[in-house]
Amino acid sequence: MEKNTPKHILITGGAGFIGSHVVRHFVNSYPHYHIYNLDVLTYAGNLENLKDVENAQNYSFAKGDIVDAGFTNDLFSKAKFDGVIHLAAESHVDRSISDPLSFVRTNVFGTVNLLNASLEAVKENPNFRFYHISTDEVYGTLGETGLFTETTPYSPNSPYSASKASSDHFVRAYGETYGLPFVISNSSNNYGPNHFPEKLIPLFINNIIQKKPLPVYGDGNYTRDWLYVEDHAAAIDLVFHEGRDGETYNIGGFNEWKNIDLTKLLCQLMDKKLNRLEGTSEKLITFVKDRPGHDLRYAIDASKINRELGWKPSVTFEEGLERTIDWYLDNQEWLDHVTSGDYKLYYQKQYQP
Ligand SMILES: Cc1cn([C@H]2C[C@H](O)[C@@H](COP(=O)(O)OP(=O)(O)O[C@H]3O[C@H](CO)[C@@H](O)[C@H](O)[C@H]3O)O2)c(=O)[nH]c1=O
Repeated sequence: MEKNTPKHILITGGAGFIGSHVVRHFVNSYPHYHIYNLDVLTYAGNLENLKDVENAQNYSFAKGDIVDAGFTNDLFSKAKFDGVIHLAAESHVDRSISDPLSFVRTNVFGTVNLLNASLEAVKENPNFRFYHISTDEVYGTLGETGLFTETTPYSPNSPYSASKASSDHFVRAYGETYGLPFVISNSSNNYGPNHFPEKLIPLFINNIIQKKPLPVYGDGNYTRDWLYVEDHAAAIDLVFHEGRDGETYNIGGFNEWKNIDLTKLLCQLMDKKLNRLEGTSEKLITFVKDRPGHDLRYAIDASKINRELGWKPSVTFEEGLERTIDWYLDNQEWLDHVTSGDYKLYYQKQYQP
């Protein structure tokens, strides 16, 4: 999709963690585009994430649910979108284990609604493009070695990853059956500012600040590949504009960490930041009951996006963690806000130290 002419772009889930970074990136990089952020503002969506762009001329927010076909069809018929970048999703694996249906509802049903609305958009604009933002979890788990490539067979293990695999399949099926122009990308674990503190990195930063236990699942020997969220936003820009139709691109950080090693690193960095004695935060580590169906290892071969589109991560883990920790220390109000309400109820149920 060429970049020079004005466009109307819909970003779904733009008030969430990755979504808000993508909205900011597009609003700032493309002043001649109009960026519409559609978000239903669940517990994980927060317009405070977008304070710096909320008054931009080329930005609008619409509160609404992608599951509501009447609402999405109406939005599409009014705005005449040139493209959709679809990030709206329930994303937390643990929540999917206790409430799988809400993941089917948003991630599958919601995606299919958007696909239906997009078919109407293509009739008026053959250059329309649907971009589905997905996850490496669709591939299931790796052993100690190997990497996920774009041709790794899907083998999702959690209700969350099953719902994302299903939505990927629907997107591809709409391409095959109805000729919908699409691209998909599957990314590894993101981290950075505005990450809701139910995921490992922000939860543990928050708990260290508050001297609360750090609940490491099982023996902690699970491996994830971490990517700074702004690098992901830059990759999404490239895939949206330059990715080949009907293709999938894997996006990863080439940055594997075992959970226990990452937890210890966070403890050391935070002790320094908070002027605590070395070893203070490590005492908070608590091994707890494992996540059912816990995938051992995710690691991405991101060579296709590098080869075809020239993308590679630019923020080192050291730099990214420093920025992330500083952001949480400077934004206690944000933390207090997002950890009230639903968060408190959820965590009282899950983790009794
Ligand atoms: C929240 C939490 C997590 N963990 C473990 C489970 C995982 O092995 C690892 C990271 O967990 P999470 O932060 O929940 O992320 P994970 O399950 O890997 O999934 C993330 O990364 C995926 C991409 O790989 C995204 O598609 C998901 O939306 C995102 O939530 O840390 C703990 O040991 N203790 C915890 O309290």
